Amino acid sequence: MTNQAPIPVIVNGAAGKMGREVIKAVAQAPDLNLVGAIDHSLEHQDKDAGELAGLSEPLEVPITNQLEPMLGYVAGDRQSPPGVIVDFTHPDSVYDNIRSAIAYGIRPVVGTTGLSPEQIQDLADFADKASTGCLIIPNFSIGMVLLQQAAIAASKYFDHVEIIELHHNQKADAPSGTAIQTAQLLGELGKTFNPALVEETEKLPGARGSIADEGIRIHSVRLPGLIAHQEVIFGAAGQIYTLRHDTSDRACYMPGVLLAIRKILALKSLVYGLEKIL
Ligand SMILES: NC(=O)C1=CN([C@@H]2O[C@H](COP(=O)(O)OP(=O)(O)OC[C@H]3O[C@@H](n4cnc5c(N)ncnc54)[C@H](OP(=O)(O)O)[C@@H]3O)[C@@H](O)[C@H]2O)C=CC1
Ligand SMILES: O=C(O)C1=N[C@H](C(=O)O)C[C@H](O)C1
Repeated sequence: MTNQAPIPVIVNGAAGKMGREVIKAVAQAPDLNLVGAIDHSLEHQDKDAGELAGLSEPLEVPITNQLEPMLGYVAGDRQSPPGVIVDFTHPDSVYDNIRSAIAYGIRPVVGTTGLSPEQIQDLADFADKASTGCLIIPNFSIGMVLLQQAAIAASKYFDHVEIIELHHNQKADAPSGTAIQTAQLLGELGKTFNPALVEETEKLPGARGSIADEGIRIHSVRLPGLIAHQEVIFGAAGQIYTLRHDTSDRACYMPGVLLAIRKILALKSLVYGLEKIL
């Protein structure tokens, strides 16, 4: 551990399922300092972030819905390292949140999914121009990175693959950001999957899922009782090879989130995917 001042961290989406988990993780990290907690919901204004997250002691950080004043306040502190904002909000707000943060020189660590490829490209250009690090991480769990690496290895030998992602039924976006990224990683290998053997007819629209990169199909399940799960199923004559990842607690994302907060200060551009900073 060095004597450097702790990294100032703002959490956006502070009252959400992931936001509360991040507040607890940041509060327990000696090299990080929770300086702001933002949530758009009026219900939580001025509550203590620590108490809302379930900590026994208050953190003396009140929840606010004022993003820009908070960014300005943290950007103005010249005594500390540059600030980082962790975003677990909603697909509708995340693009604007990231643009605002970069404009203030605050580094965004983004877990929120649902950004379009065009939005990500635009943000990459913006971060480049500002020479500011920005991390967009569709999945912060190490298990998912390992699953994706195993899928990349398997796809050398299998030409047929489909993805099933299963999530809790409060999820706003489908398919999941992780499933889209998994299909992208396989799609980058330079082969087309799932050559059609017959002409298929969907008797109910959507029955065969959505087609992502290079013919890879993604199926989305939403049910209460689920958290976040993904299967990548490879098929070949006489065999099925299934990779599956299950989360049982959102704590599984926290080592990845903390790593991203620590690594982002050295970045000068947008980086997409946890595997790039491990
Ligand atoms: N990258 C990763 O590893 C992971 C990513 N995620 C992603 O993170 C995001 C959040 O997930 P989760 O915490 O489960 O969701 P929650 O709905 O529990 O939390 C989202 C928070 O953001 C707030 N919010 C909703 N809409 C807006 C808006 N338009 N502007 C600002 N804030 C808003 C919500 O407030 P209110 O409820 O009052 O509307 C809530 O406090 C999702 O996109 C999800 O896919 C989730 C888990 C892991
Ligand atoms: O909404 C969630 O819960 C999750 N969202 C991310 C996604 O869309 O991939 C990551 C993980 O699957 C949990």
